[in-house]
Amino acid sequence: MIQLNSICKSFEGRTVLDDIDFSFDDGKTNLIIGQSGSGKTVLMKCIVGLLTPENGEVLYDGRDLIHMGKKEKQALRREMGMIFQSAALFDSLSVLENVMFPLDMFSTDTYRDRVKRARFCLDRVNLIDAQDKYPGEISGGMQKRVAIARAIALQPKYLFCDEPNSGLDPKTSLVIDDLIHGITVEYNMTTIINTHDMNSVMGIGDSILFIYQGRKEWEGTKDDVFNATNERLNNFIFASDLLRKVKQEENKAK
Ligand SMILES: Nc1ncnc2c1ncn2[C@@H]1O[C@H](COP(=O)(O)OP(=O)(O)OP(=O)(O)O)[C@@H](O)[C@H]1O
Repeated sequence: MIQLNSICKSFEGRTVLDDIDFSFDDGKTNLIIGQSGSGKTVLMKCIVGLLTPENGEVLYDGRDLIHMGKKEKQALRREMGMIFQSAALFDSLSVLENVMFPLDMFSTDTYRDRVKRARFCLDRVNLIDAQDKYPGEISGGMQKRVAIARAIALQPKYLFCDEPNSGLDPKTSLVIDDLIHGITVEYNMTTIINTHDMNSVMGIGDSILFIYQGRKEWEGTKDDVFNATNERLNNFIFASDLLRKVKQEENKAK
C-alpha cells in the first residue's frame, strides 16, 4: 500500500498540489485522473521520488520515502517497476535483451536464471515468439507489452504507469489494460496509473483519484462513477457524447 498524507507541491510560489491525501491499495489498479495540467504527473513524480513535496508524507507500506536515507531509497527503487508513456525500449537491444536489462543491472542471479526469468516475463505478456526481434520490428502494442515484461522482471511490489495507452488504438489499449490489471491481481502489486483514457476508467478503475486544479476532488471506483453527483467529475468523465448517452440510458432504466 502507498499512502499519501497532505501532499503539497508548488513551483515558484504557484501551488500545483494542495493537501492531497489518498491510499493506493495492493492488488488493485489505482487510477489518477484529471484534466490536462491538473497535477497528475507532478503527483506521480512526488510518489516515485523524482520530486520532493514541500509538505506531507509518501508512505510505502509505512516506510517514509521523503525522510529515508540513500541506501533505503535505493532498495525501495528496486521494488518499483515503471512503464512510461512511450515504451522507452532500447532500439539496439532485442526484445529479450530489453527485458533482461534490469536483471543484468540489479539481479545477482546467474545468466541462465536471468534468461529464464526474462523468458518467463515475455511468456506472461504473450510475446515469447518475438524474443529475438528488435523494437523497430514490432508494433506499438507489442512494444508496450515488452515494457510491461521489463517492468515486472524484478518482481516489483509497486508498479507505476504513465499514460500506458497513449498512441494505441482502443482494442490494443484494452489488451494492455487487461494485462496490467491481470498482473496487478496476480502479483498483488500496488499499481498506480496516470490516465486520460475513459475506457480504462470504466474497465480497470478499481480505485480512482480525480484531481481538479491540484486538489483531490473525488475518489471512488468505476462502479461509483456512473452515479457520482460531483459536477466537475461528471464534466470530465462525460465530456464524450457517447458516455453521456450511456449514462442517460442507465438512468432511464432505473
Ligand atoms: N518543473 C515544473 N516547473 C514549473 N511548473 C511545473 C513543473 N512541472 C509541472 N508544472 C506545472 O504544474 C501543473 C501540473 O502539471 P502536470 O504535468 O502534473 O499536469 P498533468 O495533469 O499531468 O497534465 P497532462 O495530463 O497534460 O500530462 C501545470 O500547470 C504545469 O505547468
